[in-house]
Amino acid sequence: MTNERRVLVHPDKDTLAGAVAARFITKVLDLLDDQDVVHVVLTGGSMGAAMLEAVRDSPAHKSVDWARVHFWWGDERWVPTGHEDRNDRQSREALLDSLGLPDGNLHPFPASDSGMSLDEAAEAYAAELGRFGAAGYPHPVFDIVFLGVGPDGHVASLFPHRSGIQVVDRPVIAVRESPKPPPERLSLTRPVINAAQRVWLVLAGADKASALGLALAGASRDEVPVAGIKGRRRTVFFIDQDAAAEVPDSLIAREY
Ligand SMILES: O=C1O[C@H](COP(=O)(O)O)[C@@H](O)[C@H](O)[C@H]1O
Repeated sequence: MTNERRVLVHPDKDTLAGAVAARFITKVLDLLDDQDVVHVVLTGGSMGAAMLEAVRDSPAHKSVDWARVHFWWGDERWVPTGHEDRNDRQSREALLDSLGLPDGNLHPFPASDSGMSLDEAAEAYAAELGRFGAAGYPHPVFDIVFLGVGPDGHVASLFPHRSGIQVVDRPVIAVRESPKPPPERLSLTRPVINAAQRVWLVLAGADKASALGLALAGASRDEVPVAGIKGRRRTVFFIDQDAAAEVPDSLIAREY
């Protein structure tokens, strides 16, 4: 098995969401054959919700024992509980609310109405990650980390030419003056993401083509943060045709 990056191209956003959802359901079923619990990191952004809706709409999802799956988030916007900008709200509406999960299986970042400061919230999430530390890490070794990719190449809330993508001494950072609103956010750091068994990046649209092309051509993680992301076993870019415009043909595996 190689942990080289793979790029799988689908014709459009809907096909992409359906294909990733099917692969996710199959992978979770396989993992649950071999282990008690599966830890998954969800993403915000356009494809994060589309993929989860496709899971919800797939009859195959009923075969999964979701009570053995824990959900975390890669980043969160510092707004109140239930705010429409929160990534966890989007994930709950798209899928999680329909699964009837035990509360303990959901690990949302604290919200701005929690009574904590942004820095305290980062520490609280680090402590929550620590409760599930495994294999000597102060955080779970995630089975699957989903990431969206912004048009500027940001992943989670790790933005170009900001210090966040370089942080390796903490699992969680507080982000201020984010170039994308809202300005205050919380984010997992690169070492937590890259310790995952699998990182699945899901992105669609022509506005993502340039950042993706740069990342795969060897740009620095400072310039294009997604360039610094690599899972331990697998790193797969699930993309649509529009996002593939600047990916070298030699890297592409077409799934249609
Ligand atoms: O703000 C965020 O943006 C990225 C990418 O979002 P997209 O809508 O351009 O796909 C997302 O991955 C991240 O979780 C989110 O907080």
